[in-house]
Amino acid sequence: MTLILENAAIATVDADGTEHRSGHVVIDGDTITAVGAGRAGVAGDRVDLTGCLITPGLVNTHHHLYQWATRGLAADATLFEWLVHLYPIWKRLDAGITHAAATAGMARLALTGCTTVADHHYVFPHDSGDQIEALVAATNRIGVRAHLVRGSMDRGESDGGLPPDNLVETTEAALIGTEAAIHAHHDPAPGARIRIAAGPCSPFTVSEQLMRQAADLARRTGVRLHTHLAETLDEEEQCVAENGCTPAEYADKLGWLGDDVWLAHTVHLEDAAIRRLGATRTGSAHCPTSNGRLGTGIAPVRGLLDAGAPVGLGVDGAASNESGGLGEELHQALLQARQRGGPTALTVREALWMGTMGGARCLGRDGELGSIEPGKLADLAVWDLTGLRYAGIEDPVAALVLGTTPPVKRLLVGGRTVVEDGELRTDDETAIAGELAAASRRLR
Ligand SMILES: Nc1nc2[nH]c(O)nc2c(=O)[nH]1
Repeated sequence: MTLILENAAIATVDADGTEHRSGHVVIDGDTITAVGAGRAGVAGDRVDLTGCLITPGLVNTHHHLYQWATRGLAADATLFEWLVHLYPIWKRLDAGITHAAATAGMARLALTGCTTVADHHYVFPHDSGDQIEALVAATNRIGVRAHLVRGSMDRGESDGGLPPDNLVETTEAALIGTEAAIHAHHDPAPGARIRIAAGPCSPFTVSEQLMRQAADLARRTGVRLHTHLAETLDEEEQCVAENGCTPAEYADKLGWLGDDVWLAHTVHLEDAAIRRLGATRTGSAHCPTSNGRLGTGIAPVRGLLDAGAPVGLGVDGAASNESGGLGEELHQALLQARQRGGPTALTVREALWMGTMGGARCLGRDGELGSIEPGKLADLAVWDLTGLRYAGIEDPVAALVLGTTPPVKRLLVGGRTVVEDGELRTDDETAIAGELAAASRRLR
């Protein structure tokens, strides 16, 4: 079946930044087969999108979907205080709660223009069931594309870590669990809807041994690597005291910089570290709202982009970004970059690039995702700019980035409609909300 989206403004985010004031995108099956100005000269199912903007679907490079069930807690805390408050609650997590939270979180992401979700799941209480399977089931229910990071923590309080001892796994269990997730769910094929990555949580929750062995495992099995790094000054202080080096130098020493690695946050980086991330093509998942909520600082996005490092956007867990929407991270990224570096620090189109192609690069999918070009997967967001909030704005990309997130007229993942006219089409939003409320009550 050929689907033709037409009469819309299009920001392709291709290498030349090609845009059309009124154009078409042709989709055959799961693939884009044509894009251009004016109407398409082929037959097919035509959708008139007058007044809309088509962009690549947004790519969320960092999330903790289970946290959708623990929003609004430790509202005025630092990261370490917030984690210490939440760990005992997360200790009661099980596969059912993870499924409900992940389904709701992915629904919210889809409704805000996101087609690909990287979820970092690092809490595996004893007897909590198969949480990775629960995340896969939620992904299939909503119909987005997912990079599920099998996270881990093996460094409890008695080893100088932050989490309580009863919340961490042994190093061996963490590695076995990661390898099992890869074997069960990782799809290396082009067009994959589910991939797995290896993700020891953060320097203050993970042993050096697990960091090294997880990197070996990932490289042996051909999956990507992800962790939190350089998020707060507290982390930096602890890292310097324990290892005599900054978190970025520590990651470098452990073999954790490279084009198969993307790091969440990277707020506190010295100039040398920025250059090193650029030279090694290590990705950064920039999470501006969460960084603001936790007051961690403003990431050096301009410097990272100039150094050649891939930078994508992330919502982060909804316990530190209660909105859980990805569209608004374009806006927040722009504001924070300009607060740090002045009015020329980031353009609206660079913000869109980070939310699409930058994210695709972080996940190693830039050959398939992140831009609207023939041969790429038909993962598209159609933004409705016809309402009171946007009508008459000259530049649709500026409307998307500078305004609040517009309604999603249509969201396609591999050519399949996930959202239409601002409503989820793959599942029932009211039922998902009910399941989430029950799961949140049970957890708390
Ligand atoms: N924003 C967050 N930072 C973290 N560090 C860590 O170890 N866990 C987290 C987290 O859940 N969110």
